[in-house]
Amino acid sequence: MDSEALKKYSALHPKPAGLTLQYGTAGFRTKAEQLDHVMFRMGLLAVLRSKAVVSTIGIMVTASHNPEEDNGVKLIDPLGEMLHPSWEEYATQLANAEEHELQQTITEICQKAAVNQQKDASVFIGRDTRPSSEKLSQSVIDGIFVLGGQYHDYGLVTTPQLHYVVCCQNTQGQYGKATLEGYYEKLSKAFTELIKQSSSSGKSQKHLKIDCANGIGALKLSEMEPYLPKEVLIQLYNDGTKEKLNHLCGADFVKVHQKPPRGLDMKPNERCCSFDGDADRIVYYYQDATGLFHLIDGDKIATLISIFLKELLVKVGQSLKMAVVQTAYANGSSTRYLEETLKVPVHCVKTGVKHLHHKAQEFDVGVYFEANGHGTVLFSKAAETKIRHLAKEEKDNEKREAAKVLENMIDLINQTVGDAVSDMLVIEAILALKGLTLQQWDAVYTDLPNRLLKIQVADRRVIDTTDAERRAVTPPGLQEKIDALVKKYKLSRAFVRPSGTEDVVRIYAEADTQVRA
Ligand SMILES: CC(=O)N[C@H]1[C@@H](OP(=O)(O)O)O[C@H](CO)[C@@H](O)[C@@H]1O
Ligand SMILES: [Mg+2]
Repeated sequence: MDSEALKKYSALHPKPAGLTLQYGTAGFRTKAEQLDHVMFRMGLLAVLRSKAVVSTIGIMVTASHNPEEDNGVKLIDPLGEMLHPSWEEYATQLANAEEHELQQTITEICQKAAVNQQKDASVFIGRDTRPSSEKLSQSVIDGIFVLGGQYHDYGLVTTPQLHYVVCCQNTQGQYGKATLEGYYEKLSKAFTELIKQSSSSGKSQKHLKIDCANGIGALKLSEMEPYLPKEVLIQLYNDGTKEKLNHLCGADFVKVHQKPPRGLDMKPNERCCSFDGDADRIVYYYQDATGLFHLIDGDKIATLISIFLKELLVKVGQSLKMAVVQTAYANGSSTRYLEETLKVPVHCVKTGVKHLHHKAQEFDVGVYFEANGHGTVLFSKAAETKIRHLAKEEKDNEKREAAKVLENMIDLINQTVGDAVSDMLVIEAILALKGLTLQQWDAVYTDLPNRLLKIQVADRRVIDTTDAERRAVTPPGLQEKIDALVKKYKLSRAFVRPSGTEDVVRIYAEADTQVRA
């Protein structure tokens, strides 16, 4: 480590006095103007992480669905997963070290994490369309450069695209080519193969209106369009040319407010969906003939995918273990439908994609979604090998065809992380193959009326939870009071937990009617 260079460069990215930040559920996230030093230091950390695991590490500059003035950064581990929890603490230490402590902090991290500083380092960088992102990603590059790391700047990409290329790079191309072209080719090939088998339904069924949240999704979908079959008729709205990122639009806005985004003119029964600002979340929706808005959220997406995969797994006749992973925010009706009607085991884990991803890895086929629309499907290596073998060798026609569909699903789904583009193509393929309308999909079960609110308190950490955040253990007496209220209503459920991304406490309740919720 060249201490003079480190001093010189870190002085170019000074830490504002008194500012402490934490690597939270989704990395660092705050006002963009407070993040320059964090970016530089995450460049440093990415180099250390790369040396520690002797692989390429990803670093994404984005604040997802948060306001345009915000920004953030998260690190991506070798197989495209979120940064390992044991390193979140190092990230926090490095971000908060005073300038004169920086070198010492690096040395300490290297000792604690057994980083061999002689190893080479390689980092892939990506960023979203925020006005602040380009300059901030330059600060990341300064950090990488100072510690002698190699880097490749992918520039403007969706978060899931960066996860994808990192995984491709570290699997020597087994997961695909580590380029955007490779991503477009892999997904569109699988999608084209899938919809070949669908009987052509009416033209109106093919139209899909997409609210791109004025973010990166618009750019990348336009880039992808030439790769997609002609039958796909997508219309992009909120493409970022006129309005502000995430302002009154995008997946988070639609989910939280349960209403259509601004800037998308919706006719009765038209199929519409919204991405979030970095295109890792998606929700669908429509307006019925009476003008009523219907949201089809992550729970319904998980259900549709589970119905489809379960049918195929039954057809191929292999004993592959499938499960769905949800959080406490999953609508009770979805859990009941999955367990009682579809007979698929459901597991509830703590909020945050890393928890869902981790749990889903335990199964041959692990479907996970947060209610807000972030999710994907993981296939175990063994399941994938079996399916690919059957797709090639199986003599029984029906079994072989089912295996082929599964094989294409494996290729279409971005298994590294939830991906709005990939999820959208998965959903469009399933609707086409099953000949389902959005309304039929919506009718699979009826959501229990619910309410999700947030409230600011003096110190949200006084609330501690257990049972996948569904029960409060502190402060004393709180849970008993919730229980007493919940007992009064039918099909009711309620919980409180401190947010991991905002200084608020979230309150969720559902019951048989909206008023009771
Ligand atoms: C209720 C809710 O939507 N919570 C979100 C939110 O987490 P909180 O810990 O609730 O602030 O942000 C996370 C990161 O984007 C996301 O994974 C999660 O689903
Ligand atoms: Mg996002």
